[in-house]
Amino acid sequence: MTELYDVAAIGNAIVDVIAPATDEFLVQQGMDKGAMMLVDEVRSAAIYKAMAPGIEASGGSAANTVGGLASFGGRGAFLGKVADDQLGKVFAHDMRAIGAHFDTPPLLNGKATAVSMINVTPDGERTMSTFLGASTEFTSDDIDAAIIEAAKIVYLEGYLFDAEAARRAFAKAAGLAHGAGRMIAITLSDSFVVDRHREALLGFIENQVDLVFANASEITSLFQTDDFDAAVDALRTKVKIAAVTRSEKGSVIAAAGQTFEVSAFPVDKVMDTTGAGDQYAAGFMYGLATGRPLNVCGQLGSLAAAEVISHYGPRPLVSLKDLAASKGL
Ligand SMILES: OC[C@H]1O[C@H](O)[C@H](O)[C@@H]1O
Repeated sequence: MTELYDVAAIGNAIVDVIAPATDEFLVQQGMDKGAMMLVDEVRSAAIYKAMAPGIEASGGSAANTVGGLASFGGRGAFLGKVADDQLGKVFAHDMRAIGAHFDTPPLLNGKATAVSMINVTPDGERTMSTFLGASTEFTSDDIDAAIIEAAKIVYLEGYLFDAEAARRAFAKAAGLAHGAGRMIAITLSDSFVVDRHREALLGFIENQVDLVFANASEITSLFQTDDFDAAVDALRTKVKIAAVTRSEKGSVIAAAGQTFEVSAFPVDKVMDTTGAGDQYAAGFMYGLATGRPLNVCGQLGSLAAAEVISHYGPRPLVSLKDLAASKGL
C-alpha cells in the first residue's frame, strides 16, 4: 500500500489550560509536581477556578507530536476521541489546520471533550490534572485500517493504557500495522502510568513495539531500578530502537549494539516543559521517516523540544522545518 503518512498517532484528544503557578499552589492543591494526575469533571472545574489567568491550546501528547511532525513538513494523521462540543471543534480545527488528517467521529451525547489543567511553576516544570472525558470512549471501532496501513510509523500514547477499550484498540492497530510491514512506536508517557500498567506495557513492548520513547523516570520505573544505564540496556534487548530523554542532559539512543548520546539544544529560559517529550518524538520520527541517521533523528528531536519549552503551549510556535534548516539539519 502507498505510504500516505509518515506517522499515524493514536492518543487522548485533549485541550490544555496552561497557567503559571507557585510551588505552594501545587502543595495546597495536593498535586504531584511534574506528574499527570487523572481528575473527574468536578475536580477539574475546581482546579480551573483556582488557577491564575493563562492560555488555552489544543494538546494531547500524541496530537502534539503530530503537530510537531507537521511543522517539520511531515505528513501526519491523528486518531482520538473528542466530544461534539466547542472544545472538540477547536481541537479538530487545530489538527486539520496544521494539515494533519483527523476524522475520528466525535462522541455524541456523552462526556465532554477532555481537558488538562496544567500548572507551570517558575522553574518551567508542568504539573497536569487531566479530565479524560470523551477521550476514554475511543475504541477498536475507531481504528481506521486504511490510515494505519498507510503510515510508515504507527505511534501510540502510553496514557491510553489507563483505558481498557483503548488498549484493545492498540492491539488492533498493532496487528494491522505489522501486517502491513509498518513500524510501531510507543511513548511511555508518565512514570505513574508505567507504575500502574508495568506488566501490560512490558508485554506489549516485547511482542509488538519496534521503537520506544521514554524519559529517565519512566524507563527506570519500567524496570524498577535506579540505574539509568541498566534500564537502557534492559530496554535495548526488547526493541529495535530505544530513545530516552534526560531533560537538559539530552538523550540516549540505543539500537542494535549501537549507542548515541545526543546533547540538548541550549535554551535561554525554560518557560514551560509541556510537550517537550512530544516534540522530541516528533523530530525523531520525522528524521526516521525521512531516512536520517539515528543521531540526526535525536538532534531533530532535541531541537523541537528546545523550541517548545522556550514558550507556553505544547506545540511549536515557529516552523520547525525552517528552524532545522537554520541549524543545518
Ligand atoms: O505531553 C503533554 C500533553 O499531555 C497531556 O496529554 C496534555 O494535553 C499535554 O498537552
